[in-house]
Amino acid sequence: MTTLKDLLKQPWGQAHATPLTGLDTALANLLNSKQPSDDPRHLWLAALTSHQWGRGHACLDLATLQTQAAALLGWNDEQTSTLPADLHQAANTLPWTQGDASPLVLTEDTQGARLYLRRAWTAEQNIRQNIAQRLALPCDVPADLQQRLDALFTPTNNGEPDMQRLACEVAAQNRITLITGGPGTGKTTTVVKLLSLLVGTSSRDLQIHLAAPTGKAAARLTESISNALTQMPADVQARIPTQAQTLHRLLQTNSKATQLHQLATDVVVVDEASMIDLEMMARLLQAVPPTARLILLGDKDQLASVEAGAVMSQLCTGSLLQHQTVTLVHSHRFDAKSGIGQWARTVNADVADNTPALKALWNAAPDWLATLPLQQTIEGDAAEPDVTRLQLTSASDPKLAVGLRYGWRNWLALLDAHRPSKTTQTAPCSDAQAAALLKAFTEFCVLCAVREGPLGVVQLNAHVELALGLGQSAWYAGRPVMVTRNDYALELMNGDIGLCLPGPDGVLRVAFPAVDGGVRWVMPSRLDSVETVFAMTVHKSQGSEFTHVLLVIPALESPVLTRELVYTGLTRARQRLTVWAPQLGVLWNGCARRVLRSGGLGD
Ligand SMILES: Nc1ncnc2c1ncn2[C@@H]1O[C@H](COP(=O)(O)OP(=O)(O)OP(=O)(O)O)[C@@H](O)[C@H]1O
Repeated sequence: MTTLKDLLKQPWGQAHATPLTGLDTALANLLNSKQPSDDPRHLWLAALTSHQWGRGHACLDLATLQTQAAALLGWNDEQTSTLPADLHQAANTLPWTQGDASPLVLTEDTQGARLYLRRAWTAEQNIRQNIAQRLALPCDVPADLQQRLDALFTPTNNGEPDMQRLACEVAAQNRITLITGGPGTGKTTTVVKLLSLLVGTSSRDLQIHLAAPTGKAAARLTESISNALTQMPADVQARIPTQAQTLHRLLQTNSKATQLHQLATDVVVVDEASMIDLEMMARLLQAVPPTARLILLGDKDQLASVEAGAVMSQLCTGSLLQHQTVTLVHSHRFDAKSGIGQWARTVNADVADNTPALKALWNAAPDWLATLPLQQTIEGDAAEPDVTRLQLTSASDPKLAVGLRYGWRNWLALLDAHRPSKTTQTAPCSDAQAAALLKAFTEFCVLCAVREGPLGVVQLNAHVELALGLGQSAWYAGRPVMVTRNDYALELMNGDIGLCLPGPDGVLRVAFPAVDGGVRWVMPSRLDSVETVFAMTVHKSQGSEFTHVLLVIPALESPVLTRELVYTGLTRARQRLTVWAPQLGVLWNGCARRVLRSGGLGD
């Protein structure tokens, strides 16, 4: 058996000079201790498969490992140089992929070879089989489908096909449908029309479930379904629920039962499907009976789940659901001339180099896009951008209308009454006042690409507290907090945002938006995993929208800064976008970098 001493003599001994975690190397060593190998490349392959799983990949893509190892692993050249030569070839002799219960699974098809942890491979297989089973089952399609669609959709007068109508038609004809589109392309509007069509053709009341991966996204789905339903006749409204729940709750992933229960349902609609990871998707498909309709709504161009598997984008581009995927492209929120829409399109454009077009947009810097270019922000070292620029209070020059006090002006005005001062008593906050404060808080948000560093979330949060004169104690009136871990007892989900305020009894509590539009008060002492959230990462902002977004791009290159991240960040803005990029080159390089996610669902 290869001992640690032997290993250190071999290339495997260099693993410590790479970003491999202790878990990755421990897994490789464990496999080796159970079934020894005398080829150190086997240890590397096992550790790299674990490493990729931890980075959100379903598997280790061996073809890409051979041609683009650095990009695939997210390593620099020095780290990549520690990898032994011909690593991919050693996969064929791996001792840990043999048999039905092997810890690793090796697959090979026209796209090349892939190495999986068994749990990832099982989830992917379950997804494939479940989808195939759904597609094989006939679906009840109303005989008068076209007439019903005619009644719901007015013909377009530009001669172009109505993709919303097509999405509705496809979803009416299939047991699983993917509807993808950017912000405001009418995904919710389309799904409400579909639900009205389905309830209109059913002789009995349909069981309809609405869900989203996070509490925030579920609350937004509830709101947008309620709004879209107001356009429908009263009898249809009465038969369609508006209350969405989190996927965890729908699937009861927190329950102690080991056997996954199947839902009693006819139609399940899941929004923000790009945030669903591989194992959650497998569970969802298992829980929705094959006889029910499953409709997944999302934006395939957004960042994928931080957990493994870019499931939505792979399913949208692969052949598995090719005929069940409809892409909505026309935004009804941003017209063709809208700056945010133009930026979103240009960032996503399928061209070899989108930099010239982005630079042209940046230089034109219309009103909607306030830019803070290098010469205006930096005094001295570019790695230490001057964050005090953000304290600007007024909008005399629209290009500089990014001050924190300006962005949060309505929220600060409302908050004033509830903050203690030398002359006034702190006024307690009613539920309605707390709800208004929570709403006003989302008029502005600082989104960062990274957590650490001079322009990361941690430093910007500290800076904002200082700039707004808040934060003298751990808990203060006005402290916005984000939940960082699901808390099933309190029914708070990772990503939920609350505000610390004097509650109706005057005692400091945290108000969270309740699903019925009101608020829920929670004692600060009961909140274990929360962090201040004036600034948040783009990853955490998924499923939220803000009137005005300040998107902060770091001054130094970072592999996490990708096209998907910039797209997700800028499309969180409803009306106004400010991009602060002290080094424009870092922004252009980020927009050129694609997230590489390996997996077998995109074939
Ligand atoms: N075909 C249409 N014609 C005119 N307006 C539309 C059309 N479809 C949607 N809208 C309007 O555009 C806005 C956005 O629609 P909707 O909320 O359905 O989009 P979405 O894709 O679900 O957006 P989100 O990004 O919030 O998920 C709504 O105000 C809606 O009424």
